[in-house]
Amino acid sequence: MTVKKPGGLAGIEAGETAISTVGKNGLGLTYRGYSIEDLAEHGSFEETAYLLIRGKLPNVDELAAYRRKLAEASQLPETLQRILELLPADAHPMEVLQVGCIALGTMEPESASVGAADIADRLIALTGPMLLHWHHFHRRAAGGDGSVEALQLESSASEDSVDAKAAEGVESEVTADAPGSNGSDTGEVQEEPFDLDHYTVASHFLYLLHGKHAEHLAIRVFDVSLILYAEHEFNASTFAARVTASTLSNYYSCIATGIGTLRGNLHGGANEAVMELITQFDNAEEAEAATRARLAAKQLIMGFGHRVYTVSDPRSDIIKKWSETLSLWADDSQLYAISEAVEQVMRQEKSLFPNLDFYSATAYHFMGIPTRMFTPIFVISRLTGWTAHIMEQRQNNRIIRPTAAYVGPDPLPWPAVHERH
Ligand SMILES: CC(=O)SCCNC(=O)CCNC(=O)[C@H](O)C(C)(C)COP(=O)(O)OP(=O)(O)OC[C@H]1O[C@@H](n2cnc3c(N)ncnc32)[C@H](O)[C@@H]1OP(=O)(O)O
Ligand SMILES: O=C([O-])CC(=O)C(=O)O
Repeated sequence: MTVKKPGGLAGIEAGETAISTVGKNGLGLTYRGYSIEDLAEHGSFEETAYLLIRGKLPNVDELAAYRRKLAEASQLPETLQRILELLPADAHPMEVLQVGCIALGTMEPESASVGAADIADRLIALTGPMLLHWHHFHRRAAGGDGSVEALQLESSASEDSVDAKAAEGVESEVTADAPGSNGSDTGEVQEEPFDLDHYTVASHFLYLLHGKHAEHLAIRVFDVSLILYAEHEFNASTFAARVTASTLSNYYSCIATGIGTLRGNLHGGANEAVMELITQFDNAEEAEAATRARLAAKQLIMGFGHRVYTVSDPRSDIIKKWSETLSLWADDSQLYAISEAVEQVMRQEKSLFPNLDFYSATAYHFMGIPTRMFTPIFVISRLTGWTAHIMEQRQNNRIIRPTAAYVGPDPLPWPAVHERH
């Protein structure tokens, strides 16, 4: 059994929430009372977003109206396109999203008539288009050679084994000149216009990435991943967003805080770190030996362990099954086996289980998604949880300001500047 180190607010109840339960006895993971298993099996990301932000599941008419609203909100304003184009090709995609978020806030500020829920919808619909506009703009600017390495946008390993089915034709589409209809806001060419009547956040993202309609399986798994990533109580990025909200700052600043906190490898950044790790191995045997060696050297293996869950992460079981299905679909016989080998060693050696980030990495990879988009996709989803928490914090606000135990020097005499060493 592992003994927890002190610090990090571990085990501290830092407030109340009615939004979700994480790892509570007999409750597992629930969003407003609904189990994650039911949400992932029967629900959609739009239903989940509505539930988290509006507090109830939408009925048929509400869901249709909500999808229409998101579809209409998915057109990137011209000014925002220009701003994104000014950002360097090798910028960190999470910083691109922070800039995009704050820039939108200057153009469409929060006001008495446009509140957090409406802005959340706008950001949910626009985050994918922002990321992909910047991505495609620089790929075209690179001269049409699809030089991903030069742009440092994808890990070379990810590029090598991108699913042939999903990625087929992507290079030529994204490097062509003329913009396509309705995908024009991302600057790439589409084979066929996107049908806004059938808009979902998942189908739109994959369409803008690949320049064509994705297969149903990819859309379904992407949608499930958005459901799984949507909300998780007082995780670091949500707590950070609540701290910002507690100072009475505006909604966009709370979200920018959340994005910056999610980026780190101990939190949302882990899904990219997982991909970088497992693509170093050629087969399961190599993965097993390397994992043992890393553990012996006291290194962390990303995608394992959790602050709250002690036995398993219920989201991991769900995404693992989908990752396996996608590995067969993508005809990739190596990466899933490599992942399972790492998992087996972690269970044997450390009694640690995979968290959501571990098998999400391969699921996204098998869909042909570049590694450096994994954590930005987490943002699209977590916007819903962040928003629910920002609204909850505002409803019953008191500034979040704990105290610290002082461990610094005792009072010192003031030294004149010429006396200092
Ligand atoms: C969607 C999400 O954000 S899920 C989290 C994604 N993050 C990761 O996957 C990063 C890897 N995991 C970790 O670093 C941690 O497990 C965290 C950050 C998730 C949780 O951190 P904590 O609750 O502080 O765990 P803590 O550090 O106390 O772990 C207990 C012991 O298990 C070890 N351990 C925990 N996770 C791992 C890991 N992934 N690899 C190796 N050892 C680990 C720790 O080193 C520690 O051992 P020690 O007592 O010998 O020092
Ligand atoms: O709860 C946490 O600490 C991290 C996590 O799994 C999440 O934010 O989804």
